[in-house]
Amino acid sequence: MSNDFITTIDSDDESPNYGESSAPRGKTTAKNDDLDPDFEFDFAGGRETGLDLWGGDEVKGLKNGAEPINVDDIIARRRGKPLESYNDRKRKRKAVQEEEEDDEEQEEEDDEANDDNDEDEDEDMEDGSLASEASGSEEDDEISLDGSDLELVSEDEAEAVSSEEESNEDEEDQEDEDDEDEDAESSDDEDEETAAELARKEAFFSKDPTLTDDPTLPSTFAAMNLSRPLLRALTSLQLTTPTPIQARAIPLALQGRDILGSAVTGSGKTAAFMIPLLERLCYRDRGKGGQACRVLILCPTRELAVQCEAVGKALTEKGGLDVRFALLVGGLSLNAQAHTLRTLPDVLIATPGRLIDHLTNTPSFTLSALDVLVIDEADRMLEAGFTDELEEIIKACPRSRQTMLFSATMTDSVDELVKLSLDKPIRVFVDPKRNTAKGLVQEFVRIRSDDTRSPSLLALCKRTVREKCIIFFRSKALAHQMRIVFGLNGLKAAELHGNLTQEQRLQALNDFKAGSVDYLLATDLASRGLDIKGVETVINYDMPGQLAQYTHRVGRTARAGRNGRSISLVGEADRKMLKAAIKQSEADQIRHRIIPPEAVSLMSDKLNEIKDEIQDVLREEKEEKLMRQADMELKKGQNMVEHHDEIHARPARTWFQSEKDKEKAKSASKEAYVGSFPTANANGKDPKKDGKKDPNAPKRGKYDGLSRKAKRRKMAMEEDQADQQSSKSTALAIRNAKKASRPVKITEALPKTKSAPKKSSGKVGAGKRKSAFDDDKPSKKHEGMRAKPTKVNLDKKGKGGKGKPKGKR
Ligand SMILES: Nc1ncnc2c1ncn2[C@@H]1O[C@H](COP(=O)(O)OP(=O)(O)OP(=O)(O)O)[C@@H](O)[C@H]1O
Repeated sequence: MSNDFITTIDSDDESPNYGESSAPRGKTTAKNDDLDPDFEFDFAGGRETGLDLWGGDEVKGLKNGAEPINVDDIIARRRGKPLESYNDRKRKRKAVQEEEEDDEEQEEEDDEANDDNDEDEDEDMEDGSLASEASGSEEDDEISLDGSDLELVSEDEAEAVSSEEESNEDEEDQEDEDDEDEDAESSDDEDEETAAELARKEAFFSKDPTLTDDPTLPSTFAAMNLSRPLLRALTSLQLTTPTPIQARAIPLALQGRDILGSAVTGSGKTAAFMIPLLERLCYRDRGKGGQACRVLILCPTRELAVQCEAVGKALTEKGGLDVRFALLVGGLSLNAQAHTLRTLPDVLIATPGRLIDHLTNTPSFTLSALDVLVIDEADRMLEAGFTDELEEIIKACPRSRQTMLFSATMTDSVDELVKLSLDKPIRVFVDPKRNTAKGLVQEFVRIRSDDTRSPSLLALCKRTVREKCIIFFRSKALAHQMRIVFGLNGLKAAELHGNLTQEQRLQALNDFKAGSVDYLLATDLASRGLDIKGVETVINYDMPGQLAQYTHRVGRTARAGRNGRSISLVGEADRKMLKAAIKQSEADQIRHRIIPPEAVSLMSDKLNEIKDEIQDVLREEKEEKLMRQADMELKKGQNMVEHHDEIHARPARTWFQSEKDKEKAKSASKEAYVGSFPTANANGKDPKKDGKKDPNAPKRGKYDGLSRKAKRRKMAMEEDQADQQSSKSTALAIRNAKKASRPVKITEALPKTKSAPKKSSGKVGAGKRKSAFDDDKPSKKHEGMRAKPTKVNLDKKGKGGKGKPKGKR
């Protein structure tokens, strides 16, 4: 780090509008990449951003009439408060939404009436509204970041956070010295490339003409020679100035070049690929037989796919373009999607699993006419578990397609995918030295014992971070438990993770976005790509297993030129990640926060008081779930009897992997992505050994301290065990399902459900991957997957430097 000082924040009482204090809110735009922080894609039908789409019709269709189990209801019931029915809640939400819309209309009218006001007056009004917003914090003392409340300590002192750690570390590291290089979690070496590697990459990638031939990048969209409808769309969305990644990637994409694009989170990468592909679709063949699925955008999560579709649709609708989209994600009706696919939509936006399901099971659906493939969050797609699916999809695409890969983080793992799928690609890396947004302040809180983690989080949320906050957890169970803790402490929170139905996931996002809850308790499901306006704080309850995850998590705030902050609770086991996070940031972005110990111990007492109640709520919820499950099984059985012939006449769905392969890939992905750190539960204990664990025991990963050889041996043994156990667990799962289908007496003590033995196939990708550039020849496995382009895409435009299509403009 270049600076010698790190700020220490030793008070946690402050205004919730943190990070905005140094400059008036909304005035930071020009400084940060010239983005307009207040810009939003304006969606027809009153949608404010893509996320609003998530309350849409398709999602309603998922409900099956069953109201989701809500822990807030259980808490209200226990406390003797009146219960709100699901429909009441929905009605309420709608009323609030309508009220907001009315207010907005009123504001617009007022604005129009005040058209004569000069700029200064507008600024005053903005500040005024901010002041009233901030007054929500009532008697809070605002702490000024450059004020006397702050103590400046030298970096050495501040890094006392990890001083003792480092002395121990030296000893430990001695043993593992060789392993260090290979450790995927040790990101120290992650971005250091040797001169030879760099030279090989240099030779592989084509030169970026925007850097060499023409150093002057287009400063407006109008200067990009886009077609009129698209310019109209951009203008009506008040998008005039391209972001740096857009200025560089769009002209290249319009030439049909393959692109590997990277820029910090929140810098407009979605529009960087969406604009050129819509432009190219304007010139597609519309003649007889011309209708085809021409563009495929792959996203790692359903939410991201929905958001991406919303951006595409906004541009299409505003420009009056004749482009049809299909959303192919899990959790939505397969039949409805298959039906849409038969109409040959122009753009498919999909998650890999559901796309493969359709490729395998939807008759006549192919990707043979595909012209453009976009892989968003490319490095995430490379995580184990997705890799096989990705290969399968790429195999199904024509070789002559254009391919674009985008992500804010590009690790060397992307090399393989680049070599596999890109042809003479151009690396478009904007500000590659910068990994986090300029407006992001990163705070770190030292957690000495895991017992204080949950109380520290509660203290933070009770005293400092009161709204617009996403909190990331390493596990779904923990996020859920914390939701109960928040509910019992009167904090309004929603949860977002893979244990929820699609409807619940979308509802949680909508509630958070609408401000009806102040906290979104999420797993890494929400860490990638989600663009929620106004998120002020991101809290890491625990540090993630990989640096890229950290970068994406904290990237949910400080987007599009805004300011924001992240607060990470850093325990013993997180020290490597802390060092890596600090190393990739500017010193002036880093703060050391101290939560007053009295506040932590107060919250600790509170947590102890409600410990039993948390368990009671969890038990009640489990009982309710079991009853519903039994009900469902019963209905399923009845359906099987009633519609036996029809059901058996349907062709069985198939998959490109066996169940075993699928399961293996899934657990490998989990292991690699989540990491092998132990995680404390809401009571500060290890969930697997709750109550029995020595609280003073240092937190260690299961492979920590092992030599490379011992680590591999352990992983191999675990794999063997997992294989043996998998048949046992299947039998157990069948038995449990049968048991669950029997009606359960409410008064009867609940049967203890044994969780299926955890499978571990070892840490995939733990070793340093051999760079794809080390090997000059493509691997046999992928031979032929990517050949030289043989045809010019989209009406002979694009590749081969043919430039713009004829008849354009
Ligand atoms: N040219 C532009 N001018 C102003 N704002 C823009 C422009 N392009 C995009 N934005 C806004 O920037 C925000 C972030 O965009 P987007 O979600 O595409 O970022 P991203 O780079 O993909 O982020 P992540 O890496 O987290 O996925 C969006 O709210 C979008 O409306």
